[in-house]
Amino acid sequence: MDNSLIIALDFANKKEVEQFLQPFGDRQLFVKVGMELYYQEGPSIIHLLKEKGHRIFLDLKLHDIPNTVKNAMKGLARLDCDLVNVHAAGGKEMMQAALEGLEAGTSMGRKRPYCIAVTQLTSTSEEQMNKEQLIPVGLLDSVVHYSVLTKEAGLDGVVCSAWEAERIREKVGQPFLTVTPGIRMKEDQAGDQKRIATPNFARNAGVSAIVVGRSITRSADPVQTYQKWIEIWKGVHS
Ligand SMILES: O=c1ccn([C@@H]2O[C@H](COP(=O)(O)O)[C@@H](O)[C@H]2O)c(=O)[nH]1
Repeated sequence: MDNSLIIALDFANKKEVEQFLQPFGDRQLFVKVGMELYYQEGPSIIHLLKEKGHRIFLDLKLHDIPNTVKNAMKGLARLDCDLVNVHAAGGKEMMQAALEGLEAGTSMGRKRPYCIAVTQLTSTSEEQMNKEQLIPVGLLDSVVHYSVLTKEAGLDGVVCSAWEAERIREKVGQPFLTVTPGIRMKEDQAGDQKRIATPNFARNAGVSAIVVGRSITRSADPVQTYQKWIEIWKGVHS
């Protein structure tokens, strides 16, 4: 898991995914399947990506009552992804139920997928959080609070922005994954992301993995762009 660059496959369907992956040939990647793709294609997209040897983060951000999340996770465990997630806002009991479901659905002799919790979406600003969610603390405090709750529930880590990773490590300790979307090169558009950081910043902050979507998937030459990102992320060019 550590030091991975996860490509967000935010595509409308399997055909678009195949078109995107085709130029990568046999290269095995770490990819993320989110709501857009999974709600269209269902489990078959996971089977297809696994057949090609890709590692998979199934980013469905479960958030419901504990019993529902437990049973949903039991089913998702059978897909044998590497990483799944929930929203920490669902609470400790819900997160514990997610783990129970995952363990129940994981075949004998296999390792259950890592399970992490979204703290505050990287598209959320402090102002939005204060005014819309009525959470009257600083954004960093909220993210750290959710991280502690996630650790107490027994999960493996969190989704956060690179800006919060160091503070989370200080507070929660290790091992604890920090998976960070909202990663952009200086010249990239932020789009809907509010808490963005460069891959250099993320590496220096010691995050476990970065998630990169549009900067790679919408570039003119995704393979070349991916290669450039990998080199920067791994510190070949700082
Ligand atoms: O807080 C979060 C949680 C998940 N995401 C997901 O990551 C990618 C980011 O894509 P970009 O195109 O690089 O912005 C996307 O799939 C989100 O659903 C996130 O951005 N923030």
